[in-house]
Amino acid sequence: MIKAGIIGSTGYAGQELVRLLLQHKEVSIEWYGSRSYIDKKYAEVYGNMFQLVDQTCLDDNMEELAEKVDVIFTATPQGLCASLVNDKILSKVKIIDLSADFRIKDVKIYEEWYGIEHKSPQYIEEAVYGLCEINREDIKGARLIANPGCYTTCSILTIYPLAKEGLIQMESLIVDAKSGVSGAGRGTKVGNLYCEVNESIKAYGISTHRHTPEIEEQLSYASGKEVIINFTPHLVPMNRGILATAYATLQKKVSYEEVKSIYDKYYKEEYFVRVLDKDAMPETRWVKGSNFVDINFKIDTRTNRIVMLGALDNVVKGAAGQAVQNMNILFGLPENTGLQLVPMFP
Ligand SMILES: NC(=O)C1=CN([C@@H]2O[C@H](COP(=O)(O)OP(=O)(O)OC[C@H]3O[C@@H](n4cnc5c(N)ncnc54)[C@H](OP(=O)(O)O)[C@@H]3O)[C@@H](O)[C@H]2O)C=CC1
Ligand SMILES: CC(=O)N[C@@H](CCC(=O)OP(=O)(O)O)C(=O)O
Repeated sequence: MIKAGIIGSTGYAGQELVRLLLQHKEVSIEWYGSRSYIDKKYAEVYGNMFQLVDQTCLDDNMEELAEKVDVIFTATPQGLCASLVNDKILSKVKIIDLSADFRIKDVKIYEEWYGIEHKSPQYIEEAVYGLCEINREDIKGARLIANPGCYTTCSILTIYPLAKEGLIQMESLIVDAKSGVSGAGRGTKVGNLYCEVNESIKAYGISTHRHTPEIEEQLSYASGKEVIINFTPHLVPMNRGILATAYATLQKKVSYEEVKSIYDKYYKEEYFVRVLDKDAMPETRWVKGSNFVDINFKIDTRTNRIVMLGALDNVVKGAAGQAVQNMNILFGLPENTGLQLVPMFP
């Protein structure tokens, strides 16, 4: 059995990790970490865990935890993992960080976009960006995984094949994405209260959202060019889900079949990426509760542009599901172990 500890188990991403790991036949959760609920029964924090989880929440002590478990998930705010990790810990245990601390290779860019000082830049280089479908081989031997963000996983997987194959003009790329409110976490914020969100939709973080450099960096690796994008996230009144719509000018005239064959080249063998049939467009409701990313595209011959769409569940493939997928790769398990989740509807 793989022994797992979760720092930040009481947040939305942490709760989803608990839900997934409880159903994972190779894992036992040894540590339910928390800051605000220490000594409280986990099932009192999350009623869905009643009679399923008997443990109480524990103080987050990464050094102590590293002695007890094989893998630590950090589902905590930006900066926390970087402030805790050290050589001793990394020599004993695998770390899968769901925050952005180790996602961006240039520490100056991280500090600029996140507005905080990076507390352990010495580990940025060795951390592997855990976008499983793209970086599988590097993930296998890693000690520290930077689990990608929710908007970023959706945007990058949607665009990646066409960026890699040089089919689109990268300087023309625009990503417009919508997220459910769970993406903002469980902490109370006025902007996320029911009356503020219900019956409304708004853009936020326009041209300043912290996921912009993460998407740019990964698409730069893919295309071999420095990519700069317009990225506009939106908040929509639903619990879960991200829909990313990306627009780009085509390098040349292409047919539906040519583009489809490129997506198939990258994703036909990928269990979690579903390239939909012609004219069936991704919808958040068809991936909810699952680790799937649904992708499709439409060529607009009138404008010589292509519209690429992707949908995923932000707390599953956008966070906890991808973290478990990374764990499976790290421990040599089939990637979909514990993740064969049928999407829930309605
Ligand atoms: N929600 C989402 O869809 C996604 C989230 N993520 C990332 O996952 C991480 C967690 O996000 P999310 O679950 O939404 O956030 P939440 O606000 O819901 O949860 C935060 C968690 O971190 C704990 N925590 C907060 N501050 C500290 C601290 N100083 N020391 C120890 N623990 C602390 C909280 O503990 P307590 O409850 O006890 O106060 C809670 O368990 C973030 O980095 C986020 O960017 C990534 C992709 C998607
Ligand atoms: C709706 C909402 O607020 N979403 C969050 C992104 C989700 C998240 O937690 O960010 P990471 O994926 O980088 O970890 C935001 O815009 O900051």
